[in-house]
Amino acid sequence: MPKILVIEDDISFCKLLEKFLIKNQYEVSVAFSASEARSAIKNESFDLILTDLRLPDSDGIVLMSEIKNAHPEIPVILMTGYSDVNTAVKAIKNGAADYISKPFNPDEVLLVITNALKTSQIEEEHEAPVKQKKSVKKTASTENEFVKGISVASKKLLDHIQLVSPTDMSVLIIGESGTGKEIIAKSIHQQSQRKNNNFIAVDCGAIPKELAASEFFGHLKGSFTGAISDKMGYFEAANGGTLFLDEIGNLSYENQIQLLRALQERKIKPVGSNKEINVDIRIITATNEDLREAVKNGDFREDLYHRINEFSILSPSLKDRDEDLMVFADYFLEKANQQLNKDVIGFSPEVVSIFQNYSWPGNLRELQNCVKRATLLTQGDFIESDVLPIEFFQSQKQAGFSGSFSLSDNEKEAIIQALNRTQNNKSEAAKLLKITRKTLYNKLKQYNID
Ligand SMILES: Nc1ncnc2c1ncn2[C@@H]1O[C@H](COP(=O)(O)OP(=O)(O)OP(=O)(O)O)[C@@H](O)[C@H]1O
Repeated sequence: MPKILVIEDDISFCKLLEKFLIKNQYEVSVAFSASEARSAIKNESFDLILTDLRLPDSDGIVLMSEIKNAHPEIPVILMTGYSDVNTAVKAIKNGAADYISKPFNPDEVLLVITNALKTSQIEEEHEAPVKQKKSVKKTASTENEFVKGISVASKKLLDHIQLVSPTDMSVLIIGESGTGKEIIAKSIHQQSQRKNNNFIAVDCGAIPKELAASEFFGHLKGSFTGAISDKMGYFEAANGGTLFLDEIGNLSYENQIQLLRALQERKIKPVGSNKEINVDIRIITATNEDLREAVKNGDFREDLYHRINEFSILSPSLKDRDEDLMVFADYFLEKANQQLNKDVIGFSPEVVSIFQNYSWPGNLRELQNCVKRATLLTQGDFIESDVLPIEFFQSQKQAGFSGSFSLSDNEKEAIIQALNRTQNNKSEAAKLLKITRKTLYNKLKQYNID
């Protein structure tokens, strides 16, 4: 019977989850804080850990990094609130097996757990003959693989990554959301001399201004209300390795000053402590806004800008790397097949052409999500157009903007497409359009559609 550790400070929710998992044939231990979890992990062995993202005495991501360093073989699943999803996505890149956002339904929990256990079992089987090499990164899955691409923009990107990786220069990665800035940062880390130490990714946009100092530099127990035990900050967690600060432009002015000081002095002082700690980290930052403009407007400190921008790398938008589109689509299909246990072979010519004519405002992230969803829905060997979301069938002018259903020109066309794709099944068409059946009937009347 697989054994699960549930780390969750909401006691009643924790108990409910415990009961549910036991009923579904799992052995369960619970911990209400990070310190309880640490001692449980020391004393017992677990097949899987399910942890809340926000714990009273630690951040779930820092705790997860600790667990992954000591026990890389145990899959860790993060439980997040809806608004934490961005952070959770980042956590996956730091080694979490998966995340699940609350409130979740029971089937979803079971599915995520079964998948994570299955993946770790497959990895173990692959690694079995070379057990002594356990700390070596897994190669059996496509997880975290950096796909190189074949376009001119990709070649330039690769050249820059290769040039800057072995140095200790601070790198600023600039590009639209979803273009792969984080994976570029990770690739730089993996090709650097720091690769055997931690890569810690932090979403600066997700940290409240008042908590930033404690998140970055840690705190001592009792240093402020709510600091119920000592906490290690991101700088210390990344010591010897790389600290990746995403959405750096979102830091408040005060936090920018604190960050600048730490970067200049390479020393940090946890909140409430008098002792300085030396830190040896490489800084990589990312932004999807024009920081030079922010400097001009007085929103971003010029001295900090120069410090983080010893070298800048442009992460190209998907629309500027046409030749890469299907390279990535194939890679995401392979990844989706692995994650979903499917065996879809490829894309129909119609889908390839639809993909090539779409503007991909959400870049590689949107492509990945679209392929994963389509893979799940596909029953045959190839992904066909009927499993693509409605955005792809709206006029190109609309597609890539909001995909807004409320624009009436677009609306009529979208309804007709939806009806065609569902062989006139009104319930299915309404589902596809994400409106109620009643609204659909009203709209059919409004546009005189039979
Ligand atoms: N070169 C690549 N190889 C493989 N996967 C990639 C590559 N580039 C991007 N991806 C995938 O695309 C998705 C988006 O990438 P990522 O999160 O790095 O983008 P981002 O620019 O950091 O986004 P944001 O600005 O919103 O944080 C991720 O799932 C990532 O794994």
